Amino acid sequence: MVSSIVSFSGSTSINSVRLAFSAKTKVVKPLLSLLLRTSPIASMTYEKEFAAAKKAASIAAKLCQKVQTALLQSDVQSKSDRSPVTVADYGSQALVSFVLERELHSESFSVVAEEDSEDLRKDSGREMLERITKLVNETLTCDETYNVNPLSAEDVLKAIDSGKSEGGPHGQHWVLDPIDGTKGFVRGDQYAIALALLDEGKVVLGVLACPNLPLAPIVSHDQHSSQNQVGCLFYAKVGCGTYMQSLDGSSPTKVHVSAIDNPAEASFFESFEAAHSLRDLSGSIAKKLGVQAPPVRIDSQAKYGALSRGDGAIYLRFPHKGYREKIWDHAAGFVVVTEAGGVATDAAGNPLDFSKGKFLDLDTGIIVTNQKLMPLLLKAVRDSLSEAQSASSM
Ligand SMILES: Nc1ncnc2c1ncn2[C@@H]1O[C@H](COP(=O)(O)O)[C@@H](O)[C@H]1OP(=O)(O)O
Ligand SMILES: [Mg+2]
Ligand SMILES: [Mg+2]
Ligand SMILES: [Mg+2]
Repeated sequence: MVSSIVSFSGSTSINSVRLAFSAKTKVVKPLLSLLLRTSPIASMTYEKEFAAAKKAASIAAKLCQKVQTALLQSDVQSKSDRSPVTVADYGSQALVSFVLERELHSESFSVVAEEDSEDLRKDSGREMLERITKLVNETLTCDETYNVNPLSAEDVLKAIDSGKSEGGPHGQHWVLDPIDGTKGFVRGDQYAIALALLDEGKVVLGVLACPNLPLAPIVSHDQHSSQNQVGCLFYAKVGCGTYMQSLDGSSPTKVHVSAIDNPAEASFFESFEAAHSLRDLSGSIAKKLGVQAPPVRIDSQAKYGALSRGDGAIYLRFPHKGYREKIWDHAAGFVVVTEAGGVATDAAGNPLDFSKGKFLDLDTGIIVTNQKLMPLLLKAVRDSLSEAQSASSM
């Protein structure tokens, strides 16, 4: 009995399991509550969802690569035009939703995503919508996976708006950042397509497509290394570890975070953009830990990917006061790094909670490292924060 429940639940949500049982007798109810209490998520396989997520992120990455290549080849004047990145953001979101819907044969599924179609529905958005629709159709045609009639502008708007969900603690929700690190995208640097699945408030799988990340480890601040092949796909599912493969489809390698336990040998990642993180604070934490190497500054959740394969040992993220972190900026990276043996918490050491809707409620910032370094890191963070607080109150 129990095993048939478990296998049935493999591709469905806990809510569906609850529903399936709601009409059953009193004898079944205690069994159901026992089943739900004993780690329901552990019994899920999410195979279809995992395959769909990898496919969706890989196809969206093709669209983004195409736009970025054209952007970098364009003249100086058109480089100051923000519209290419906007086109790629919307196009990537539309493609991910389209692929998930096709692969999961689901008319209605919940996506919490960064973009929405409001501006595109205005008269002023018409030209951009045409560009996006063309780009989405070209990408689908080149990919040859789907033999479909070209999508209309209305289909594209509908696909973008699949991402209007608010998330929360119940049921399944996809979490999508169609281009994470737009500043890096525009500069020709790092960015990621980040897709994760929440089930009952927990991140159960995540995929990070990082089209510009070298397959070989990033050393120090060399995020380009021209000899290296670039384009990584990281993916992780709860209880199954983290894998990386080339976006071109090489065979996957299981990855692990760095095993370093001496902080003096560690290097740390932070945002490339100074406006995204308090560098003085990270500098003070690194100093307390005795970290010798300079920070490795790269954009986007590519930092989580790089950390998951041991390129560096610590990621520090302390946004400026008032900035609220969104779940799509961390959900995929979180599962990629934790399944690779890492730990990600807020600055007080609390686990990240993805069940509160589209924002992450945090104490101050996000810190990520391996299990051995975390206690030392937490102490350095605590000390640096209280020093910063007393300095500001003087
Ligand atoms: N003022 C800000 N502070 C921190 N993060 C920001 C800020 N503005 C945008 N972001 C988001 O932070 C992430 C980039 O972080 P990083 O600094 O690690 O590259 C992106 O998700 C970016 O959004 P977007 O997805 O629109 O690029
Ligand atoms: Mg983002
Ligand atoms: Mg984004
Ligand atoms: Mg944005």
